[in-house]
Amino acid sequence: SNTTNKEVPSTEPQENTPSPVPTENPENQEVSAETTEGISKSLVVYFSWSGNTENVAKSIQNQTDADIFEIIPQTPYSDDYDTVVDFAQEEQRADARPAISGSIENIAQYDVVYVGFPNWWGDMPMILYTFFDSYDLSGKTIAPFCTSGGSGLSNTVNEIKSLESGAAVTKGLHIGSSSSSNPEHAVKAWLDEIGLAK
Ligand SMILES: Cc1cc2nc3c(=O)[nH]c(=O)nc-3n(C[C@H](O)[C@H](O)[C@H](O)COP(=O)(O)O)c2cc1C
Repeated sequence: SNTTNKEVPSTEPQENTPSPVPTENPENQEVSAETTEGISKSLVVYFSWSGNTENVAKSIQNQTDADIFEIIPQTPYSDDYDTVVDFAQEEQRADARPAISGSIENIAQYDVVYVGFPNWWGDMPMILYTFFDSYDLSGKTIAPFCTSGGSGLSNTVNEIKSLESGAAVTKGLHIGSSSSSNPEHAVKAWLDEIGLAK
């Protein structure tokens, strides 16, 4: 501390004492995870059809001690690639909202939500739209990650920003499907870059 004044009134809140009441912070979403280090909780939410995004999700979980929730469709997708490719395109054309099996308990406890998905036809799988429709992530930090062939993140980060306008959305992480079995270094670099590394 650079203060030489020892006459600090005892009623003055200590800088690092978490207050249960948000005081004079109208822009809650601007609070970075750093200011609540030690008490901030994070959750990894992901959908993965063939396991690539799941590998990345588990690496993020390992490196952040986050809780994890897999988005599982109530009606399972076919195991056949060509069938899923056609089906996913139909879902996108129909602006479908496929139902999610189960739900996230007490989403309110999380300050940071990592959201992961494969790129399907240049967009998020429609079940991610179901997820964003189902949970209001206002005031939280959303950290998007995606695996794909050549497409990268496409426009998904902007899409998430518009779906969750009350959230702070970080730079997205893209990992190519062929790199997804060994994602640790890319995950670490991304976590460092967005200020969420432990
Ligand atoms: C239905 C479907 C659509 C896809 N569309 C694209 C695409 O538009 N661009 C792309 O780069 N990769 C596309 N892919 C490839 C996947 O994004 C890639 O294999 C991803 O890593 C799969 O993740 P997962 O194993 O978590 O399901 C598609 C795959 C499927 C099954």
